[in-house]
Amino acid sequence: MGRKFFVGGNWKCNGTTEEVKKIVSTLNEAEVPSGDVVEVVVSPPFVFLPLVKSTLRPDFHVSAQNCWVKKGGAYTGEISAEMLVNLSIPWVILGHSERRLILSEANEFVADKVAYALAQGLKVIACVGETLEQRESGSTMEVVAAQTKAIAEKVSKWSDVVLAYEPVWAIGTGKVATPAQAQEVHFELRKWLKENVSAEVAETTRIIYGGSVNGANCKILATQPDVDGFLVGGASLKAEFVDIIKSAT
Ligand SMILES: O=C(COP(=O)(O)O)NO
Repeated sequence: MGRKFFVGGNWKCNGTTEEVKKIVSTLNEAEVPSGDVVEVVVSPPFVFLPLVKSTLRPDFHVSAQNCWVKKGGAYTGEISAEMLVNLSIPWVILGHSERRLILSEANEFVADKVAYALAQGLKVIACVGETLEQRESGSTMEVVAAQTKAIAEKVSKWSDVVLAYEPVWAIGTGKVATPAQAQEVHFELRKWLKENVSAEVAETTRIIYGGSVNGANCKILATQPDVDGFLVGGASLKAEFVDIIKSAT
């Protein structure tokens, strides 16, 4: 299979300078598998990017949680992809469900953000996922495929993309997807990539799971053949994030 395990930590809108320093210190002291086994990317709020970038261990990497859809300018409050490049921040999370639902980021808008970020040389964690209503109505794959299609049509460099399946009903709820639920969607996503992009992209693209992952449930999820890692929210702010990193096989 050969896909390097990927563990992302999405800190969301959390932290103070002291709390961030404590998290970084815990991560810097952790004994974890080598960078040949697992790729670790932590994503603090924008205001802490320079602090984390300058103090985090060199085998871990830093991501922004979003960036603007085009070159910077008169877009009050936005952060441009160019600014992230200028700060040597290599990764950006795009299309998180909290931005899709709270800030009404549509599939095409997310896809345009992915295109622009890749064009600036950033690597992208692109998020997809269905709501509880969509799952209960049986439209999970229809929704996730549409989100993925919009992104796929704009991807110029698949080797710089990690796809994150994050069922909205599992985010922040403690209701983690079962291994079978995660594997089913990841399998279908990889099948979609094979049928609509290429066999090579399907085989090499990491598809990671997010939604109430913690130190206890990560191991069984990590054994699923099409689960290539995690995008962790709440637990990434705690010492158990190290246990999740260790679940890399
Ligand atoms: O949104 C998430 C997952 O959050 P939780 O782990 O807190 O469910 N990742 O981006």
